[in-house]
Amino acid sequence: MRLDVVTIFADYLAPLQLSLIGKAQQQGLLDVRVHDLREHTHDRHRTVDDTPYGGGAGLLMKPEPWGEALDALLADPPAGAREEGPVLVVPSPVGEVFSQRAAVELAAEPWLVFACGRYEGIDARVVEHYRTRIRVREVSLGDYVLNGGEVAVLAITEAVVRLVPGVIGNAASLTEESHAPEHDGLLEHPAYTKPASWRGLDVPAVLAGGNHGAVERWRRDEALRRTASRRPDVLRRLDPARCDRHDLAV
Ligand SMILES: N#Cc1c(-c2ccc3ccn(Cc4ccc(CN5CCOCC5)cc4)c3c2)n[nH]c1N
Repeated sequence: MRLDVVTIFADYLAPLQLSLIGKAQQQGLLDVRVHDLREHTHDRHRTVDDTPYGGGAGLLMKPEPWGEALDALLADPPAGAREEGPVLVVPSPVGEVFSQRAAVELAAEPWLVFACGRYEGIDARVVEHYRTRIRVREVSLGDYVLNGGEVAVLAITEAVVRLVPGVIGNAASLTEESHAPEHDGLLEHPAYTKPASWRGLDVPAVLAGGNHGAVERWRRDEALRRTASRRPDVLRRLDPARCDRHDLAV
């Protein structure tokens, strides 16, 4: 998988060289390239922003540097890129709320391009223009306001890359975690490790009893209970036939 990130704050993306994602690059599973938007300005001050038409607070990012930066990437597609080009992922407060389903969809792509906005966002014509050429997804991390797209790119990249085959050693764990489609999107059950008793708190006996069927039932019940309590919206999406605990159905 190739990831291109365009930003004015390249240092924000340094964590992509660490840990899981850094290792995936060393293994050749991932090729991450960070590009400075200011390389696509031509004035003395390397200007990327300007005041909004119609007035309003703050500054917007000018379309020209974005057009030059994104055109340069599209002109040099990586080996294995799809005919239809990359998915352009644009973090934005007004985007679709990012989800595990979106992570699974993006993990199936050979090439992602991330546009990290700053200030009050990017001139709307950039997304409008590129929607006519490639697939564009405006994505939000959630209902709170950040100062730019870089933090979102770090989160989205981690959620996507961990799903790429070979990146996570134990692929089985991917199907048992919260929000996994194989897990009906439920929240994960509580998990415990040794010691069996800690500060007067004991691990549920069923988990040490050796009865795998009982363990699986307990884990499913706890996942349903936790989801009903903390994320009733997720439970509502669950097919009633798969909601084994009708006392929890919402
Ligand atoms: N992903 C994600 C995000 C972001 C995010 C993502 C990308 C950028 C690029 C710039 N910013 C700052 C910014 C702040 C406020 C606003 C809204 N104002 C615009 C002018 O009119 C008033 C309203 C826009 C832009 C960004 C924020 N925030 N929250 C998420 N979950």
